[in-house]
Amino acid sequence: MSCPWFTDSRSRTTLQTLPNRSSFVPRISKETDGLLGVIPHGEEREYQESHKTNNVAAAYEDVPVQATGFDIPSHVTSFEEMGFSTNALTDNIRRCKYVKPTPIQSYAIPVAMAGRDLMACAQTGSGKTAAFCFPIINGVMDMQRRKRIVNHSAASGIACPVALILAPTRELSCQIHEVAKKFSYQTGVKVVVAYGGASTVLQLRNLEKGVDILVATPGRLVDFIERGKISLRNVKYLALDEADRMLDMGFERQVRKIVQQMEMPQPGARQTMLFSATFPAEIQKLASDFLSNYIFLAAGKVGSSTDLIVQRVEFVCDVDKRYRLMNLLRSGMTDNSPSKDSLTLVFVETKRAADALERWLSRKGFPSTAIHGDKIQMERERALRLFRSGCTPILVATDVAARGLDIPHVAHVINFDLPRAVDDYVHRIGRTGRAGKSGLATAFFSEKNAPLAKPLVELMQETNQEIPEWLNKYAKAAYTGGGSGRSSGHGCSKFGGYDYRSGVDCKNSDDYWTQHVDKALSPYVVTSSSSISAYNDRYTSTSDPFAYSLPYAPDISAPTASSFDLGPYNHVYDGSTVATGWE
Ligand SMILES: Nc1ncnc2c1ncn2[C@@H]1O[C@H](COP(=O)(O)OP(=O)(O)OP(=O)(O)O)[C@@H](O)[C@H]1O
Repeated sequence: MSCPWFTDSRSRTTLQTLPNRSSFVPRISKETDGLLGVIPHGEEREYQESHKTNNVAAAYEDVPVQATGFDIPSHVTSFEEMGFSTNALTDNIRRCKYVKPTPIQSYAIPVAMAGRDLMACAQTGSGKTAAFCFPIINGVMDMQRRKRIVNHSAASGIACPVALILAPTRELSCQIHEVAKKFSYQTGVKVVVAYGGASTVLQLRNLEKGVDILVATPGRLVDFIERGKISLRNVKYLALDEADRMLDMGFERQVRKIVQQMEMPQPGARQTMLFSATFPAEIQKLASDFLSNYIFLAAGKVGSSTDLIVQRVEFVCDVDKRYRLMNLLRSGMTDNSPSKDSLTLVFVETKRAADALERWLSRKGFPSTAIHGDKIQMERERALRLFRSGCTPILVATDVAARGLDIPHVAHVINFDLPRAVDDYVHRIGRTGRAGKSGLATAFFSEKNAPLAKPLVELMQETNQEIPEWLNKYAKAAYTGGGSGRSSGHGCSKFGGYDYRSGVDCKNSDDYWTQHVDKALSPYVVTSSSSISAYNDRYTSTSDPFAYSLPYAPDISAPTASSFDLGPYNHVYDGSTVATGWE
């Protein structure tokens, strides 16, 4: 068996300092080992690499994490503490050069290893894939050791995976499949992928050889189940990547069918993990149907972009966009030609616009390719391959490339056309600024984007971006017609980075306790669900009947208010940890 670790001659490195935001253009170091860099305009100063080795976790060190739910397992700060049951997985983590877990991995993996259901939000590029893959692979290995796995029925020829990972796009499924295969190297765990647009014969042949972990897009999976090729009756682990997308209007029916009507064990009999960078409250409500006594995790300002990405918004009329784009691309070039190590992703609204812009750019001498839903799968894969390798360093894309794709060296994301929902903007710009690297995102804003101004300004404020005065004016005019909002088709839900159960409509209010940070209430406030009366004798109430100020809460294990403000915290109620995190 050949080793699946690819060797990338271009080292992955992290920049330590983000230069002044106002003067960014993406540039590439001329060093041959090609560091992806963002260098101040007009100042050809090289930025020092923070480490030659992987330093991803350090980039997220000050990211606050909140955990809510009942009896939350403690987080850990190293992979060694995660309690994986064999060395094979730990060896693979080392081979990947993952030195330290990122915040979402520190919190989510112990929760999943404890067998708990999980809804997890963390910023784009912060390592969510590993956060669900590691516990699943470990669990499958455990089952194999205890000979509890029958992943394939020889008699019926039906593949029966024990883990199912669902993703919204074909390319993302393929990427998760590749990553999961690397993590499973020499573990005996078989990972298979099933997605639309590619040969069913080949995919079925792979399934026949046996499958423990199936990565799939919903459409192809339903097809295989209905043809009697796959059964979900043995599924013990279910993970939805980009879970909010999987449960929005485009996919919800299909996903419900898979999870609730196709033999899959019920919540509680299986373990369910939902991950995304954005999680609007209304989608959380839908998702809770799939979960049992789950823990909600929020790493960073969820629903927000990461502050590794510098965001710029320019007012550009539709007729001027092409020429403005050309200037931007030129300014990012080295020696008048685009760099292979500094890729640019350009988002447009429609498939036709993607083709037209690609042709125009190519005619103007910019090596480009395009990806969208009307291309056949082979063309889509080819476009991604050419882009990834730097052969065509410009990719024009529709939203099909907005979520999940992890392409090293994407230095610049340009929203040639802005999306209608700010959540989609968050995912699009998240194709840069990944794994601790810095990145740049430029958006062309025109009159028709007025409905997006307010959520866009709020988002930019969250990460201290420079906001042009004209954009503030649009935001203040608070034009809300035309359906802007956080996520497609779901209106303007605020933030999505808190556990929706903390609201008064909490489903399990009788047995639920949660907390959230409210910086406006000094110094720190623990808020309960509607079952607050149960706790009245334990905490001193402030003027708000549902708010309890920390220094007066004697059995919360924060030593003092001031150290609590800055350090890790752990709330215990009646011997159980009810909330834990880092603030
Ligand atoms: N602990 C770690 N140490 C070093 N690199 C890591 C670590 N965890 C993940 N990475 C790398 O970070 C990159 C981003 O990870 P991943 O694709 O899982 O992000 P994500 O949170 O799923 O992003 P998105 O929201 O866009 O889907 C990948 O290249 C991955 O290999």
